[in-house]
Amino acid sequence: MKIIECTDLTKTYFRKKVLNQLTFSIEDNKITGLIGRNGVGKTTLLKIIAGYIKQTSGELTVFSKKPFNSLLVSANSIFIDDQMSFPSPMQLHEILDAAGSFYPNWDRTLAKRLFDYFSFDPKHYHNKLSKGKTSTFNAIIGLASRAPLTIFDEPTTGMDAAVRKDFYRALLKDYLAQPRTIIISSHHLEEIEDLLEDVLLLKDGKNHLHVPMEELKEWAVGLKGAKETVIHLTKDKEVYYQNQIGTHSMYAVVKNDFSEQELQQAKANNIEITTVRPSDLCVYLTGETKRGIDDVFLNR
Ligand SMILES: Nc1ncnc2c1ncn2[C@@H]1O[C@H](COP(=O)(O)OP(=O)(O)OP(=O)(O)O)[C@@H](O)[C@H]1O
Repeated sequence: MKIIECTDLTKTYFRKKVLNQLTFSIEDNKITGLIGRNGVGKTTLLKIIAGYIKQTSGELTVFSKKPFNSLLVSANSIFIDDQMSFPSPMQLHEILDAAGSFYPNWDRTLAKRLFDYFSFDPKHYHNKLSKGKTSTFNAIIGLASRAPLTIFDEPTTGMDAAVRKDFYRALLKDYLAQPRTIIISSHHLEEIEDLLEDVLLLKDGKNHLHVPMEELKEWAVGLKGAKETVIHLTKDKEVYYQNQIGTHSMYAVVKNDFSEQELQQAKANNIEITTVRPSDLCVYLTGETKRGIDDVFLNR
């Protein structure tokens, strides 16, 4: 069943088009990673899905309803980011109690266990927490809410590596125990690639790619070897990235639509063929140029 259906969604801030006729749908009980460069519109999209803001044009439904001002959507979804604020007089244990009475699927035991595991003081105040602790506390709310649609916008901001790892492990374990629709936006795809089932990659306000993670892992290959040979082998291919190594060698990342014969020919010509990590591929796919930062230093 489709939980989110989005057709030709456009969001304009003043005269700037951030989302531009974006079309995609998300099925229930999947973990989708929302990936894209800084400022591409991830938070904007997630806020529209959560019903916090309205689109400029286009259609978006969540649980078959328009999310803006929808009680059904707000009761069945949660939006976690580092901007979450709570009334300042409330202590952490009071916030957990309040969340427990708001979210119908709230898992009190999970909330308490995570709270203790991450060594929170029940009498502490939310606005006095450090950056990493704030994200951790908000993530606990997101997990324990067990909302049918759980949205994490950059949930690990400020968390140290160990906490990030623990959080993603907790997320996976709880998702397996209680599958639900989860969307995570993150700049650290390498940390979540084993968690995600689908990846939605935004570029220029559009859906650049929306594929299962397994497909993304096979989407491209890297070719490394003599420059002329690499150029020859990739001349009719979709090239996502190329980088000259020294004077005579080159590394190129291209769409993986080579025939077995072409691959054999490449190997026979001493071309090294490698897999491309999804996190690197996403960087190449969303880059402005095929050489990346090297372009800045070209012909100086
Ligand atoms: N309330 C607003 N008013 C005007 N412009 C805004 C507003 N919110 C966001 N923008 C602009 O919209 C664009 C997209 O912002 P958004 O926060 O959605 O991107 P993002 O992909 O989440 O970025 P990041 O990865 O850096 O968090 C940016 O250029 C931003 O400056």
